[in-house]
Amino acid sequence: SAVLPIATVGEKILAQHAQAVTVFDVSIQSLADDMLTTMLAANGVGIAAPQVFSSAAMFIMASRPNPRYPDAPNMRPVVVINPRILETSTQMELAEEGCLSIPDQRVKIWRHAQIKVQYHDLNGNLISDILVGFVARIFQHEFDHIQGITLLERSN
Ligand SMILES: O=C(NO)N[C@@H](Cc1ccccc1)C(=O)O
Ligand SMILES: [Zn+2]
Repeated sequence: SAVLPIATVGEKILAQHAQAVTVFDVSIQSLADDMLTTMLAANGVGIAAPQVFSSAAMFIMASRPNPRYPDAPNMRPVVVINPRILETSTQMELAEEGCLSIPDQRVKIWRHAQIKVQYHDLNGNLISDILVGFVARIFQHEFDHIQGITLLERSN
């Protein structure tokens, strides 16, 4: 697996809508592997394909305590393909977020406290889940990237 270059804000790929994944083959598996390696090298807790110059509707959520987020909950990395947000709570939470494409910045962002999501896993299986707290926040942040939205368009 490789550490890939990360697009920084201003790169047009970050403003594009990513394309749905239709073939669950070795190329998507190796992209997911490289995204995880790239995210870990940057002490990230999530990363979306457009950030590594691939306009695919795919991201990784991998919260764990690290120097950038010492209080982050521990979870096994999850590969999310063709994400959908089916339901959102009215309750919102405000917290600071960073973005690997906007180095050395933290922005306070309102996010839904709880979301019902649906996505495909690397084998093409359809997964439904309900997310809360920091993991729900990461999902919403990465989902924005798939729509070509970054923190700068959301900051209050
Ligand atoms: O830039 C990304 N992902 O796109 N990575 C962010 C993910 C993130 C999302 C929400 C709250 C905190 C952190 C990071 O700092 O690891
Ligand atoms: Zn980001």
